[in-house]
Amino acid sequence: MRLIRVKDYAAMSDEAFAIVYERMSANPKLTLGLATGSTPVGLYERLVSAVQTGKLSFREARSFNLDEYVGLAPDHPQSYAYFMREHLFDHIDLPAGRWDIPSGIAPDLDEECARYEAAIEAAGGIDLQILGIGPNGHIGFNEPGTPLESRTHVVELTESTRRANARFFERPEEVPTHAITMGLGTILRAREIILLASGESKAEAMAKLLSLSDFDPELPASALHRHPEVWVIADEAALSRVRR
Ligand SMILES: N[C@@H]1[C@@H](O)[C@H](O)[C@@H](COP(=O)(O)O)O[C@@H]1O
Repeated sequence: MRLIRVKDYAAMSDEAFAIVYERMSANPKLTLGLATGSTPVGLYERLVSAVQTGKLSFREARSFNLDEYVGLAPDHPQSYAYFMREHLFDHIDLPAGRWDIPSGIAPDLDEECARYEAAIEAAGGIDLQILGIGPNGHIGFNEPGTPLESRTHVVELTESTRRANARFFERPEEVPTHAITMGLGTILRAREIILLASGESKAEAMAKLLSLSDFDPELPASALHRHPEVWVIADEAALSRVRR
C-alpha cells in the first residue's frame, strides 16, 4: 500500500486524476471500477473537463460501479445510477452499454448479483478500481464483518452507514435499508486500486487502516493490505489521527 499524502480535497482529486489519466492514455480500453459519494466528485470533474477539451476519450473504455441501493430505480435522484449520470456519464463519451451498475430493482436480486459478477468477468476484470471509504471503514457497501472472499451480494446497511449517507436524502428514514455491493473479493480482483479519503470524518477509519498491516474484518478497507497495487491518496484532515 503506497500512501500519497496531500494537502486538501483539490490536491487529492488532482493526484487521482493524474493516475487515471495516465492509465487511460496508456490503455484506452481500460476497465474502470467507479465509486459514488462526495469523495470522487472532484476526480469526475477533472475527467469531464479532460474529455471536453479533447485530452481524453472514454469511447473504448468500460466501467463497473461498486454498488447501488436496493429499491431505488435508476431515475431516482438518490440512486447511484442517477449520481453517475449526473457527475460523469452524461458529460463524457463513454457509450451507453459500456457502463454497468447493479440494478437495485431487479426482481431477483441474487440473480442480479450473479449477472454482475459474470459481466465483470466477461469484460476481462477491472483494471483500475476507485474507492472511497465510509466512516466505519466500509468500501463499496461492505460493512464490518464482511468475509474477504465475498463477491457481489445484497447487504443490510448498518445504522452508522445509513446515518452517514442520510445527508443525500430529504429525510433520514428514506435511506434504503439494503444495497447490492461488489464484495471484498470482487474488489481485490481489480488489478490496481486507488483509495481516496478526504476530511476529518474519515480520520478514525484512516488511522485504523494505517495502523493495521493485514486484513481485520472489523475494518473492511483493511482488505486492501492483501492487494499488491494499492494507492491511498489522503488529505491532511483524513490523516489527522494517524500516529507517525
Ligand atoms: N457506498 C458508498 C461508498 O462507496 C462511499 O465510499 C462512502 C463514502 O461516501 P463519501 O465519499 O460521500 O464520504 O459512501 C457510500 O457508503
